Amino acid sequence: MSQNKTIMEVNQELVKERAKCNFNVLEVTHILDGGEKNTLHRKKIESIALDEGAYKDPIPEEYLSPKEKYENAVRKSCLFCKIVKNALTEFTGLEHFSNFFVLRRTADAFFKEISPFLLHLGMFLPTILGQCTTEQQAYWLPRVLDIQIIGTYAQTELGHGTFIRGLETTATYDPETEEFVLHSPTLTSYKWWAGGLGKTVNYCIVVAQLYTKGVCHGTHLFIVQIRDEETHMPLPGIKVGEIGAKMGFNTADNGYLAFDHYRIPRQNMMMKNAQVLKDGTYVKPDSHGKLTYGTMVLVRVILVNEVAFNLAKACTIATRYSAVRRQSQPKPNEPEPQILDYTTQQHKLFICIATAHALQLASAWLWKTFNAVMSDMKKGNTDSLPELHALSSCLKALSTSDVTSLIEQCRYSCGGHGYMLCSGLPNIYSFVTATRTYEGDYTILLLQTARFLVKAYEQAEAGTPVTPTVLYLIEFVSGKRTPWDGSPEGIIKSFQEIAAGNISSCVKSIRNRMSSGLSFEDAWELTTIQLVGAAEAHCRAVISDTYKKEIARITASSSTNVKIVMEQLVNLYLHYWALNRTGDLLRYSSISGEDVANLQMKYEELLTLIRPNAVGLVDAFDLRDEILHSALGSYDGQVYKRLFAEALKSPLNQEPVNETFHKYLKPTMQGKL
Ligand SMILES: CCCCCCCCCC/C=C\CCCCCCCCCC(=O)SCCNC(=O)CCNC(=O)[C@H](O)C(C)(C)COP(=O)(O)OP(=O)(O)OC[C@H]1O[C@@H](n2cnc3c(N)ncnc32)[C@H](O)[C@@H]1OP(=O)(O)O
Ligand SMILES: Cc1cc2nc3c(=O)[nH]c(=O)nc-3n(C[C@H](O)[C@H](O)[C@H](O)COP(=O)(O)OP(=O)(O)OC[C@H]3O[C@@H](n4cnc5c(N)ncnc54)[C@H](O)[C@@H]3O)c2cc1C
Repeated sequence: MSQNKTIMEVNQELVKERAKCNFNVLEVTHILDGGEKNTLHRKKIESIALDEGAYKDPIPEEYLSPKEKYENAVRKSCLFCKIVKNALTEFTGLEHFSNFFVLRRTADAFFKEISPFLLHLGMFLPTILGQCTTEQQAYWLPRVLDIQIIGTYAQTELGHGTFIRGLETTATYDPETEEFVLHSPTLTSYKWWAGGLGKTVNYCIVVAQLYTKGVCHGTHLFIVQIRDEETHMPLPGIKVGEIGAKMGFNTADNGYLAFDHYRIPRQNMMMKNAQVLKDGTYVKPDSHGKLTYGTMVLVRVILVNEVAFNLAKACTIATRYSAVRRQSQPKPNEPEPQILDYTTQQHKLFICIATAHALQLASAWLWKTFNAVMSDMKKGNTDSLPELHALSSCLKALSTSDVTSLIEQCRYSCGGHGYMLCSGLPNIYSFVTATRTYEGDYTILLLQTARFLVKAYEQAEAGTPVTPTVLYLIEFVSGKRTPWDGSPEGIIKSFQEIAAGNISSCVKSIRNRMSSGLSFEDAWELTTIQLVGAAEAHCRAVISDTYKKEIARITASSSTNVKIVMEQLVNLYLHYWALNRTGDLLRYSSISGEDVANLQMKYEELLTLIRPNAVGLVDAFDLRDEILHSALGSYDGQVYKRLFAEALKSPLNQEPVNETFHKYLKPTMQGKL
């Protein structure tokens, strides 16, 4: 197991917990990494990046000014890039993107908040891969991979983020010079939010309304140089800066950008799909019209993995702490129990472990689906894109929303110490809560999935084939129902019935509203609360089904105890969400009040069964202390020593008396102020 560089004796509470664990921890680590080979690869990269201690800060980041924090993050980004460059140059196509998950994880040792380079690797590079022609890639990719230029993705504007068709930045083609003229006609058209734009990047991808021969062809993507490569000064016609202090992401220099009739060569339009010829003729993409939204789909897929990883961090911290922390005296004359022994604490934490597994596996499955759809699209077949869009939208929305709540739950479970920055939890939370908004807000994405579900329902009603993730609708419209039996398979079936029932209610509401005279748009709008609920229910059914199937598949050859504990977690996930949705179950399945009581009993039994393996389960995430940044969650469990060591680092503790005593306190106390 990975150890901290600051080696302390392991707390006896954790020694006992690890002795209690009845399964092979390394075997579960291999499962989570997707195989032993991947574990070794990950550990190798972590070793290269971390063993020399280059991630360390001379002064703890939290005590730096905003400017110093940013400068330190840039310094470390360059250092990190240098260290992992070999790993980066192996990366030549999307099929090697898994390397990036490892890099992303390792980068957390360097950045308690976020690297200003995140968008370079997270969006600039993928967009070049996904939206450029082969010739354009040959020009741009080497410069991007070698970090000879640094880029970001500037889509959102001050006035519009969600509604991409409403973006105002224009790119007007001038056939005389074979250039596009970029312009920001209003304040609301200023690009806003792009990570790294404020001070770091010299290039960016700009999303703008394309005009040629006097006709607007909608939003397209352009690669734009915004700063001089030598001096880093903004180029003439460019207004660029940082947007100011935020709830988190404060080392990411999110920026604004405006153009004053700024010219770029024709070749800088990303032309894999649509093209503008030299004479200004617009050549439409011959496939799906939303291909320019491709990077967003990719990043939504990636984000499911991203939040699963962050939840693994949070519950590792909270579970180890809960094994060390003792509180209260429920039985007289007995020692205070570990807080992990309280059933309510197990209720807060074990769902986090199960959810981290569920989302990790759902993300691996979604990644495979994404690659399959991309390979179909290379052959010109875009039939499966709507399902991928619906799936990536709801999985991104639900995973980021669930994980945001669960990370906050981890913080609550650590009491007062969880509120300390040195617990690591506030930084994890402020990072993850943003994922619910960016790359498509929660509500917006669930409504996108709902569009797909309503159409699928109508197809099922009409007897036309539906895509794999909504096959359950066929049984529902034929009136077939499965009696409640409380088995894991039965619970998943009932989640599908809840989803189908909700979709059916939405369709009825829309039809009723339309038959009373409303337009489709108005009927849809009035039904959106139900539509969001339906998309959420569909997504819960998809995650549950995938989680159960993937665990069964992956653990088919595992040792018995690994199989048992993995199944317990799957069952815990299913029971947790069934109990959370008893209203829906009573409405749409044949469950009885007595069945609900049995579900509750079974859930509580599962908590008791998982309890002895709790620390082993979080150890299996194999998160190095450097990545956790937590006084509460380090492998050695020396919580109190580490909390005290962190307190001593406070600048206020560097002098016995602060000057405010003489300036203000003393005069006030002596009535002289
Ligand atoms: C030192 C280095 C250290 C660094 C670490 C190293 C490793 C890094 C590795 C990477 C790791 C992590 C990366 C992740 C972090 C990235 C950080 C990102 C930061 C944030 C970036 C952003 O936020 S960018 C901006 C994102 N913006 C949005 O998402 C906007 C949301 N809005 C929309 O998506 C759309 O506008 C809309 C869907 C809401 C509506 O669009 P529109 O109005 O145009 O469409 P319609 O509603 O009319 O629909 C028409 C039909 O089209 C379908 N549709 C819509 N979208 C899509 C799509 N994307 N694909 C396919 N189809 C689509 C829609 O459903 C309609 O269909 P029909 O119903 O059939 O008509
Ligand atoms: C930390 C962070 C980093 C970011 N990085 C980038 C970046 O690098 N590049 C970039 O281009 N952008 C970036 N963004 C912007 C981000 O993509 C947008 O903020 C996001 O897409 C939401 O859009 P919005 O801010 O316009 O919200 P709005 O669309 O204004 O949403 C506000 C509220 O209105 C609701 N709403 C809006 N439309 C509808 C509707 N049709 N039906 C029902 N409800 C609706 C939403 O659900 C939400 O509750 C970043 C944002 C953050 C927070």
